[in-house]
Amino acid sequence: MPVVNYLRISLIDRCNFRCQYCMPSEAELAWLQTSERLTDPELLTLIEEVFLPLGINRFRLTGGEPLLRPGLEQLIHTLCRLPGVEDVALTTNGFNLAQKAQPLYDAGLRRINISLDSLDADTFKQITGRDRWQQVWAGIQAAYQVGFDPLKLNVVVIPGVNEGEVEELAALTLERRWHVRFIEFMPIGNGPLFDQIGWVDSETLRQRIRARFGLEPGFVAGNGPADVFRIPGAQGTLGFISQMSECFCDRCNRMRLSSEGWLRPCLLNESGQINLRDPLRAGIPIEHLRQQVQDLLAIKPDIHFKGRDKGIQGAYRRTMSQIGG
Ligand SMILES: Nc1nc2c(ncn2[C@@H]2O[C@H](COP(=O)(O)OP(=O)(O)OP(=O)(O)O)[C@@H](O)[C@H]2O)c(=O)[nH]1
Ligand SMILES: C[S@@+](CC[C@H](N)C(=O)[O-])C[C@H]1O[C@@H](n2cnc3c(N)ncnc32)[C@H](O)[C@@H]1O
Ligand code: SF4
Ligand code: SF4
Repeated sequence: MPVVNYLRISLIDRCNFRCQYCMPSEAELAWLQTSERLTDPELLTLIEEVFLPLGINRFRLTGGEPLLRPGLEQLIHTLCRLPGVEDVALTTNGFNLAQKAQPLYDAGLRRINISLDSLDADTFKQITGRDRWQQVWAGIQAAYQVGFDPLKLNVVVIPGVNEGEVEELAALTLERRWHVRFIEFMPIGNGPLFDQIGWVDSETLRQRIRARFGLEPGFVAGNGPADVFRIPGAQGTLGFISQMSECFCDRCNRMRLSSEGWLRPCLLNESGQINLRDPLRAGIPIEHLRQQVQDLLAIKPDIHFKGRDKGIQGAYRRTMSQIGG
């Protein structure tokens, strides 16, 4: 198994979008109180004294919508300068990014992944529950101009909704150094929709793109599970995140920390989660927490998607937005 060196941190469970595959508008969600969230000092203590000493030195800030977290720029500023931190990146829905791109860059952030499921404003609204395509598009342009590199665009491919746009979305990489990634819809966030419409496998998408533009192996910096390709001559790359059709658990290098301090060894299996916030607040020695996390790392290879039936009973207790994707 690969070394686990990547932590995805959900900074906040709330979101200003209601994507149908993640947090559908009809879902009843109980939001965390601010006091339940890890504070910046608590988070930084865990990073400095638990995760970095265990070799986890790559961090992705996500949510919910991380741009909604108060004081985000200051947190990034401090995180980026902690000795031993190798990489800090952010995943966002892009709303407000037009205003926030420069301050985030100035704080030290260099890598950003932005969700963009459609180039059509009506389809975008249908998927996200919000009429905000223009703002997100402006946010992407702002991030590009400010200099984020690599700049990745995440597309969850939804059968019958945006799957027809795959070639058009792929073509964004031709003239711009944007990296478009197609994500197979996963059975978490909106299980009933998943059961109803299913998912489109990455190989089908690759065949379509290959037939239209050609496709060759590509490379872009990242810590995640995407298989990277490139249209010959294109500025950017195409990534395929294929959990459903290919299963990349044997190269899993990551864990997840929720905003209220639950550490989770697998996105799609709820086994083995440990709470770090309560012992931290109770003054339990940090060495004890570090040992707990080390013990969890030792059993993590046995906790994966293929074994998820042992780890969930029916539905997931935490949603994709609470876990951070
Ligand atoms: N099943 C599964 N999905 C993952 C995993 N890591 C990331 N994803 C999914 O991949 C999609 C894109 O994730 P991003 O937040 O953009 O981050 P990433 O691809 O890990 O990041 P980089 O490669 O470092 O740019 C999201 O839908 C995630 O849920 C994983 O370990 N397992
Ligand atoms: C949970 S979101 C959080 C960050 C931010 N709000 C955003 O949308 O980019 C992180 C990633 O998870 C993806 N995601 C959410 N639900 C998903 C699902 N059911 N299947 C596949 N990807 C999903 C989103 O598209 C996004 O790329
Ligand atoms: S995918 Fe991101 S933007 Fe969409 S509802 Fe989930 S957390 Fe919000
Ligand atoms: S499903 Fe779980 S074990 Fe598999 S790659 Fe994702 S987080 Fe890792």
